[in-house]
Amino acid sequence: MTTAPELVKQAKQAVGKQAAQWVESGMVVGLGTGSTAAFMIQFLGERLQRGELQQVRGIPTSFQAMVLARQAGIPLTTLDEVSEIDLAIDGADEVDPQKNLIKGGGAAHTREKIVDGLAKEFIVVVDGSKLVAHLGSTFPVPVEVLPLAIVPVMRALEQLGGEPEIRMAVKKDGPVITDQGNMVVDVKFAEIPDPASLEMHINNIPGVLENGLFVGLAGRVLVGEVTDGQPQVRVW
Ligand SMILES: O=C(CO)[C@H](O)[C@H](O)COP(=O)(O)O
Repeated sequence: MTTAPELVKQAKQAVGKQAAQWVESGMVVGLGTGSTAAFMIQFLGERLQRGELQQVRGIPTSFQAMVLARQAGIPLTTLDEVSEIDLAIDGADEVDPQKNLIKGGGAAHTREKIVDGLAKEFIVVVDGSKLVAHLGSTFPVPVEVLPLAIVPVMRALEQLGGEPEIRMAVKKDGPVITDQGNMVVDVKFAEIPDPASLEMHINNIPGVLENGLFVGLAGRVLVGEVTDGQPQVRVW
């Protein structure tokens, strides 16, 4: 019998594949982080290997994306070397009706916001479970924090009405450490009536590097769902 996680995987695969189809020869592509973006990287690599695309260069948003891109044979570049990013394709943890996002489930939101935000278009790839009526209803807001400032930052996050919790590693004792060597605090808010204002207030706390609220950045959103055993992708 097909399990729910298997259906989610099929949905992620379907959106990853479709997003990879939208890459054109010559493009500089922001490569997102997470399991859905990983499928896109895999399919993009397959298109390159088949010779369907030429002169595509990727800019990874994390160590994970860099490793996957290398394995897939996607040539990489950096922000220093390009004048623009044509397309960024990345996952999300929540998407609201205004296409505002929470990202950072993979602790990569700082680099993701830089790369996704610089792209001429940022395409979001998600399975249907990520669509929410209000940001913060299923997922806390991830905040990357310089370790030396962790205590005052957590106090300041409480003053903003949040419940901060340091993200702990799973296969390591102690906290998750980001690709930049910092810590991640996940902040639960009872409600987020104004995501743009909260994004700004969190980033104004000294010691905060970046938070996972992505407001007004998303272009098209690809939503994967499995209906009657068939993966479907709708473009929103
Ligand atoms: O923001 C992210 C990483 O920082 C991911 O894009 C987000 O967590 C979604 O991941 P997945 O596609 O595995 O559900």
